[in-house]
Amino acid sequence: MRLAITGTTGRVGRALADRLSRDHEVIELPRTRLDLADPASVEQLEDLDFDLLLNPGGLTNLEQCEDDPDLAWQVNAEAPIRMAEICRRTGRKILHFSTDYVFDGIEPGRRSEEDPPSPISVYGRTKEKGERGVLATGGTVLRVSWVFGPEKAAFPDLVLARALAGEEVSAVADKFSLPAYTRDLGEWTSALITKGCPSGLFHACNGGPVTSWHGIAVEILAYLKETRGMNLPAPKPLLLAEMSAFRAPRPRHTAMATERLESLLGEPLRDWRLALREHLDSRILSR
Ligand SMILES: NC(=O)C1=CN([C@@H]2O[C@H](COP(=O)(O)OP(=O)(O)OC[C@H]3O[C@@H](n4cnc5c(N)ncnc54)[C@H](OP(=O)(O)O)[C@@H]3O)[C@@H](O)[C@H]2O)C=CC1
Ligand SMILES: Cc1cn([C@H]2C[C@H](O)[C@@H](COP(=O)(O)OP(=O)(O)O[C@H]3O[C@@H](C)C(=O)[C@@H](O)[C@H]3O)O2)c(=O)[nH]c1=O
Repeated sequence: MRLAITGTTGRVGRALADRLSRDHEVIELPRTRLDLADPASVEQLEDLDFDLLLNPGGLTNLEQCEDDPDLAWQVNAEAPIRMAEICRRTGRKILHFSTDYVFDGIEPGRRSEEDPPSPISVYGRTKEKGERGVLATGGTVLRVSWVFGPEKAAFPDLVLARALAGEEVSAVADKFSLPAYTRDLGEWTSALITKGCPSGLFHACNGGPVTSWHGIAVEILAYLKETRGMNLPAPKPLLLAEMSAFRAPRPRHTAMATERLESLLGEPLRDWRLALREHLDSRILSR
């Protein structure tokens, strides 16, 4: 199959291009080849030869989205809608990536694909608009959350670096979700494509217990104790309200239920703690 992938300089796009190029022909579409903020650039897709377009590209910095809502709207909402319409018109498929931040996060527990989105930030609202447009054309949407992997540093890498440098580790303890490991996401996406990339919405994050950023930090320190004998002080719990750098509102409870994807793939999505340990092993070995 010929796959076109946006956002290949990003965490998810890079992971998808690396994994999917093992079985498919991949056309990488970084910003320099396709500018999601420019409708004319997006229209060029009409003449590109591909079977399936994957769109992990997006404006992912929540504060930047609040500061420049027009840009966020263009990149996260208008561009995917335009791409989905091009795909429908020309008989190609689209697989778009969205977020757990489409939920308001008020109720504890896991959100299913049937739960209505109710975003509380510019980022969430623009992503929600984009996914709705893609779904309306018969496209596929994968909602992911708290993504980490070797392609680009994320929150777990920040914790690891601080711990190894002997610095105090602190993390938000009153905000809950489930992480998604890019290597697993690559496998799930590959399997989804093999199954014909069925239309509709799928939640895609690792399994295991719902956690907080603090819970992830605790797991990383436990790993360092077990594997390296490091006895570090317990991470300091923070409140979301204390994060002065977080100017955009962030939803508190957005863990996603993944039964729909699991039943399509025919297997459970592995526990995030196993995925995190695999990631930490590879980070430590590469230091
Ligand atoms: N990271 C996470 O924890 C989560 C991510 N998601 C969603 O998953 C998707 C992938 O996220 P992730 O890979 O982590 O994000 P990154 O921020 O790592 O990557 C975003 C990608 O989008 C590209 N991009 C941004 N603006 C434009 C533009 N105007 N034109 C073309 N390309 C552009 C970036 O290019 P450049 O390098 O040039 O800026 C980059 O390649 C996103 O849609 C995001 O909403 C959902 C939940 C959690
Ligand atoms: C959690 C946390 C983050 N940070 C820093 C790390 C990082 O530079 C910045 C923002 O953190 P995060 O990116 O992890 O948090 P956030 O911007 O909320 O991440 C989100 O990204 C978007 C794309 C999504 O869709 C969400 O699912 C989520 O993964 O804050 C801390 O300093 N301490 C902390 O306890």
